[in-house]
Amino acid sequence: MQTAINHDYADSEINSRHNIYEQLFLQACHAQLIIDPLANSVLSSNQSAQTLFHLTAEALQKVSASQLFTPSLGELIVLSEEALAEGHAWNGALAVAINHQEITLEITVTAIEYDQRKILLFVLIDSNDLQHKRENSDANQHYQSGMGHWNKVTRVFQEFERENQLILDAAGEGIYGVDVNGITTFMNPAAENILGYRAEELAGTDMHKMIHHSHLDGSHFDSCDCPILEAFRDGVVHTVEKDVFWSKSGQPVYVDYTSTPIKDNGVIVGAVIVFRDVTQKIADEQKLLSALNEVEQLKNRLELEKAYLQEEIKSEFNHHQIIGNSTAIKDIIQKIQMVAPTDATVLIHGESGTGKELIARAIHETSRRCDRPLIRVNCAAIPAELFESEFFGHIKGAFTGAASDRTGRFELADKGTLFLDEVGEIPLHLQSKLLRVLQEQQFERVGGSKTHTTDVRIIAATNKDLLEKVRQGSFREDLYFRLNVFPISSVPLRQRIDDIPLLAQHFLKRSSTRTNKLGLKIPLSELENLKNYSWPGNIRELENIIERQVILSQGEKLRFPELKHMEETSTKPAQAVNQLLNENQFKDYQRSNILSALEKCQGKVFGHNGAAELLGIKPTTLSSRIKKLKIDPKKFRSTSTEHHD
Ligand SMILES: Nc1ncnc2c1ncn2[C@@H]1O[C@H](COP(=O)(O)OP(=O)(O)OP(=O)(O)O)[C@@H](O)[C@H]1O
Repeated sequence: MQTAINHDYADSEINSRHNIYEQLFLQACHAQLIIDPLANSVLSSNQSAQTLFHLTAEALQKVSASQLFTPSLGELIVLSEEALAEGHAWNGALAVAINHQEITLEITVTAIEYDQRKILLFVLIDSNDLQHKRENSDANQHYQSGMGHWNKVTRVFQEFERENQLILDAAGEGIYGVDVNGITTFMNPAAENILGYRAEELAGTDMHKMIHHSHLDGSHFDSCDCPILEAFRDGVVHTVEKDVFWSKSGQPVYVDYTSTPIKDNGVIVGAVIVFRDVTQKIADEQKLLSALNEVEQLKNRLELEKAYLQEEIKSEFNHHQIIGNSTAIKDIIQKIQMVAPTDATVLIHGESGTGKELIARAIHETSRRCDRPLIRVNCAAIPAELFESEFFGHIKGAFTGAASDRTGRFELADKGTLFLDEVGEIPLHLQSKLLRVLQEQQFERVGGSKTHTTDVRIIAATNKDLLEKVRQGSFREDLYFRLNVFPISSVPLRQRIDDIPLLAQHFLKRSSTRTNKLGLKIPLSELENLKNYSWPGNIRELENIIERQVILSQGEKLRFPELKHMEETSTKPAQAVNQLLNENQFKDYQRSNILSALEKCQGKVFGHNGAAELLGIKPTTLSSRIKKLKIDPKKFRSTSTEHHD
C-alpha cells in the first residue's frame, strides 16, 4: 500500500515536471523548433517560432524542415551534421525566406537523444531584432555614461563619504556636500541634528533653497550672492561667520561655516560645507554686550554721582546748618520743617548770597529722599543749546559731539531732589519742555525715543521777581504756578542784624579751621562793630571779612578796623600796609588783598573792571596766584552775572 502511494507520487512528480518543461519550451522568448533530421520534418514548434514563420503549429508540422530554410539549405545540412556529431552547433547568420522576405537568423542547434534516435532543437534568433536590441542597449549604456558627470560626482562624494565616514559620524560640526549645481549629495548626523532634517529629505534637493534662502531679517538671499556657491566659481575656500541657516521648523540657526571646493582631476565637482551652530555663542555674546552696556551706563551714572558728591564735599555749602535766632530765620526753619517731609515743589526767592541754596539743602536733608543725592543745576550757567541734553541726557550721535550716551540731571536725580538754581534764567522756549517733565515726570533723552519716567522732587530758587518776569512775558505763567507751590523767602543780612554775632562765630570757626588758626576770638566790642555796620544783603560779605581778619590776625583777638573805612570809602580793603609782615603774613596779606579785589569785582578776573585791572597786575599773573592760593573766584560772583561753569 505504502509502495503504491510512493509510486503514484513519483509519477505525478514526473508529470508536473514535464508540464513545466513543455511550458518553458512553448513560451520561450526565442523561436524554437524540434526537427527530425532524418525525416526532414518539424516535430514541434513554440509560439515564437510560429510568429517568426507566420505559420500555425499544424502548418509548421506539415512543411518539411528544408523548406523553412530554403535559401541556405547547404548551410542547414552542415549545421545539422555538426550538431549530430558534436552535440551542438552554431551559425551566426543563416538566411531564410519568410513571406518572400529574406531575414537572417542566428541559430543554435542542440542534438537530443529521443526514442533511440537523435532529434535536433533549433533556437532561432532574428539577427535584425538582436541588432536592434544591441543598439538599444548601447544607447542605454551611452545614456548611462552620458549621465556620467552626475555619476562621477556621486562617485566622488560617495568616495569622500566612504573614506570619511567615521569622521562624518563623529564630528560635532554639521557637514554636507553639494554638487556644482548646489544639489545636496550627503549630510552627516550632526547636520541632521542642527537643521532638523533627515539626510534623505535633503539629498538631491537644492540646499540653498532649503536652508539658506533668506537673510536673518527675512529678506531673500539670492543664490548668486551665496559664498558657498561662489566657491564653485573662484575655487577658493570661503569662511563666513554669523550667517543663518534655516531649520526644518523655520527657525534661524546662527552658523559659522567654511565652504571648501572639491576637485576631481582638477575639475571642481562640488563643495563640502562644514558648519557650527553658534546660536548659543551669539546669545551669550548679546547677553554679555547688554550686560556691559548696563555696566557702562551704571558706571557713567556713578561717575556723575561721584562728581556731584565730590563737588559737594569740596563745597563750602556742605555745612548746611542754618545759623540764626532771628524771627526771620525761625520762620524759615519752621517752613522747612513743614515742607520737607512732603514732596511739594518749593520755590525759594531771595537776593544773592542770602542762603537760598542752604535752605534747599536743608529741605532735602530732612526729607525722605535724603539718602539719594540732591542734584543742583545752575540754570544760568547752561548754554541754551545744551539745556535739553543737560536736563534730559542724550544718546550717542544725537548731535555733533555726542560721542557717547549721557545721563541727564533728571535721570540722575531720580528718587532724589533736583535743585533748579536761578530758575528764572531758563530761556522761554525751553520752559515748556521743563514744564512737561514737571507735569508728567516723563522725558526722552535727546535723540532717543524711549520714554524715561523719573521720580524727582523739585526745589527751585531765584533772585529775580518771577511774577514780574511773567508779566513781561519772559517766564511762563503755568511754569511759575507749577514751581510756586510752597514759596520760601530767604532773608538778607540787613534784615537779620541780630543774627550777626552767631553768624560771625560760625564763620570764624569755619575760617580758623581752614587756616589752622585755632583759638581765635571776636571780642564783644567787635561784635557790636559788626552789628553796627550797614550790611547789604549778601552774607558772603560778612564771611569774607571774617576770613580776611582770621588770616591777618596776629593775636588771638579779631578786630575789624576796615569796617569803618569800608563804611566811609567803600574801597581799600586792607589797612595793614604799615605793619611789618613776615613771609607767611605777607602771603596771607596777599591772599586777603586778592579776596578783596575779587569781592569788589564780583569774581571777575579778566578784562575791564576785573580784579587784575584793579590790582594793577596781569590777569594771567592774578590767575596763577589765585590757583596757587586755592581761591575760588566763583564764590564772589553775584548769580546774575554768573555764566558758564
Ligand atoms: N542762615 C545761614 N546760616 C549760615 N550760613 C549762611 C546762612 N545764610 C547764608 N549762609 C552762608 O552764606 C553763603 C551764601 O549762601 P547760599 O549760597 O545758600 O546763598 P544763595 O542765596 O543761594 O546765593 P546765590 O544766590 O549767590 O546762589 C554760604 O556760604 C552760606 O553758608
